Amino acid sequence: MIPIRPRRSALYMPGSNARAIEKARTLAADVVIFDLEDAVAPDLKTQAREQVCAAVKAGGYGRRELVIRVNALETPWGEADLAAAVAAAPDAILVPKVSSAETLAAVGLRLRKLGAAERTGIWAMIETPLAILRAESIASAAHDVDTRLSCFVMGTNDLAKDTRTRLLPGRAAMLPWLMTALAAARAHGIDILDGVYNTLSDESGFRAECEQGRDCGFDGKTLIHPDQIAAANGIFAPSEHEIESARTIVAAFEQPENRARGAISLGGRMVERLHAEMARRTLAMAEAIAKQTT
Ligand SMILES: CC(C)(COP(=O)(O)OP(=O)(O)OC[C@H]1O[C@@H](n2cnc3c(N)ncnc32)[C@H](O)[C@@H]1OP(=O)(O)O)[C@@H](O)C(=O)NCCC(=O)NCCSC(=O)C[C@H](O)C(=O)O
Ligand SMILES: [Mg+2]
Repeated sequence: MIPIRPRRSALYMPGSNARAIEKARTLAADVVIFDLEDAVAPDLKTQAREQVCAAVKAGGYGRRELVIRVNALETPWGEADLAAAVAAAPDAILVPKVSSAETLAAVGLRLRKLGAAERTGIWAMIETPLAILRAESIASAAHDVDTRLSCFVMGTNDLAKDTRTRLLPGRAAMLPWLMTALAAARAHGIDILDGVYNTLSDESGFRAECEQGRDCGFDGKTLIHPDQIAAANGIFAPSEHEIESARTIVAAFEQPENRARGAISLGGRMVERLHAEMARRTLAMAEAIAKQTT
């Protein structure tokens, strides 16, 4: 089984915001995304790069996964961002506005030339119309070891901008694209995180969107404010009921009379071996979450 890493909550922060960078050392987010791209004004790009890379090198973020979002290679800052990020050796470098597998191949080549640490993976923002149309081909880059691709991140703000789709409750227009990207990620064995929810004051709307993302199959949600962390952590974690039910399913298939059976009847439901496999994943995720202490 692929090792399980909880990615329920991935908090963005502008790389130019020293207070946010410091505060993230104590926040309960599973992933911290230091942004050098859209949240940083052009005049502050260099300062933000230095500040972020110094923070990642200094550490102190405990179990949190550290991700640096660089500017695209074709921008004036892309090359320097990538070189500095590689030197800081975060858990992953997040590449924005990926629209083809070739972009990831080019980034992979740069990483090799720069002597990137093995531990540093590549995550791809899926946020352009072309990325949706080519989602399967982009996700298939995960099989090329040089690309190091391990996670998709939905960029619903850019997607809304480029398509002129409105971000409305329920996301009816966005759902086919979310699910296309999700199917592509799953087909090639990588994780995928849902987009951000912009209305900080609307807690119930945020919770509803987290629940929708969870039910669609996302591993977690990208966030813009510390106040969003607790809800995302709760909603994307297996519930007590799911854990109990998973234990029951696993135990049932371990009974001698069921060992050779493909399907059994349990609590009025048909349960197959694929459900036992899902149950074992639920238990492994619950255990990984329980192990997190900081
Ligand atoms: C949205 C914000 C600008 C709001 O900032 P502010 O008004 O300062 O918030 P508060 O006063 O409520 O802050 C309270 C304390 O929390 C800290 N804080 C705030 N936000 C963060 C954060 N993201 N990470 C860490 N800490 C944070 C403040 O410093 C306060 O601390 P203290 O002084 O101790 O009280 C702001 O929240 C913000 O900048 N959010 C992130 C914006 C961002 O990174 N955007 C880029 C990614 S979104 C995106 O583009 C996705 C994708 O590409 C797409 O296309 O969709
Ligand atoms: Mg974006």
